[in-house]
Amino acid sequence: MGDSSSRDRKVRGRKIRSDRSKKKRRKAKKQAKKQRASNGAATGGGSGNGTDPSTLTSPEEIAPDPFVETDAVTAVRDRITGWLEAGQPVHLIGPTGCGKTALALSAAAERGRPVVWLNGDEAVGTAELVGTHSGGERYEERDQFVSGVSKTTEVVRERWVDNPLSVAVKEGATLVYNEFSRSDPAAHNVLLSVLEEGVLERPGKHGEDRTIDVHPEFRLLVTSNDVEYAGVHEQQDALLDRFVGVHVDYHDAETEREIVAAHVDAPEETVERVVDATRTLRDELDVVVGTRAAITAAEGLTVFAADADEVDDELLADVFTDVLAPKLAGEDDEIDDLRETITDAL
Ligand SMILES: Nc1ncnc2c1ncn2[C@@H]1O[C@H](COP(=O)(O)OP(=O)(O)OP(=O)(O)O)[C@@H](O)[C@H]1O
Repeated sequence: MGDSSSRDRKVRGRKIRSDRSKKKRRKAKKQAKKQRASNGAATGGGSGNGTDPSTLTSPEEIAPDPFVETDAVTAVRDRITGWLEAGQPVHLIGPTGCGKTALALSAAAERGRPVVWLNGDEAVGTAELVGTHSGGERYEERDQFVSGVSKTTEVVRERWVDNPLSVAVKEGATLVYNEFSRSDPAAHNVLLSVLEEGVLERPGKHGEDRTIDVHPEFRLLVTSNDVEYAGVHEQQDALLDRFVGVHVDYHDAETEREIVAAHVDAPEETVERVVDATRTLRDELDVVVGTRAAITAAEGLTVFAADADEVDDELLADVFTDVLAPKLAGEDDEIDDLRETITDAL
């Protein structure tokens, strides 16, 4: 393939069709919904000892849209909902971009219970899971014992904020804990008593407030990238022993084609070419080539190619090099090597 940087890449896109802008509006709406749900979870919402509605999301709101349900997808999703129904916490494990989050959100929505979302990372400790005191409310109490003598007492009332795990345990929600293996395992000690004794300990709370009985409808669904899961943090055996594991891989070609077509308004032949190229590169390259890469590549081709017969190997190589380049450190020869490998593979 020639050096495409010298090749002036004409933007040969078709007229932007109105339904694409409809898709874009829907996607923006969905992103905003998801952001609201995860913002609520991240801040732990909670006003006083109550439950901040922004932490809890309705099943309708959390359901992924679009969500393609081929037999293969429905079979995995029903395995997840089945284990949740049986009262078992589920650990969904699979490679980056294979569809874990979409499956987890679909299973959580299917349950019909409120949903709480939490993203795992290094910063997630016990407090981020359970809750914290967030500042105090100061007010003055004034007593007038005798005329002319008054006593003022300043009272500070600690304000407790319930975080995602407390909210989900209290409300009987489905807690979807995404990339949970990125969090420090010590943060997960509180999960042991939740799963075993049905009691949540809230360090920092005192007296009878210290523990909450777990609502019978509470369920826990966690996801991990299989590679990261092995590498980032070793989760305690005692915890993993309480989960059932559902291992997923990339969907079959027909499902991936339907998924790309559900996200991108592109000709059928273009979707086919993109998914075939994605699956070839997935086997050939060291970097991860997930379903998201196929969606992004298809979106690019709706701009760079007027129609399917303009999608040649050179353009495919250009597009996939751009889509996959962010996964490389970025030294020049790395990108050239990537482009060459892609060209040879296609
Ligand atoms: N069944 C499906 N229907 C529609 N879109 C899907 C489906 N499964 C996956 N997708 C889409 O494919 C892309 C990757 O899916 P998802 O984000 O769920 O993967 P993931 O395994 O959670 O990725 P990561 O490991 O990066 O978190 C997303 O754009 C998602 O919307």
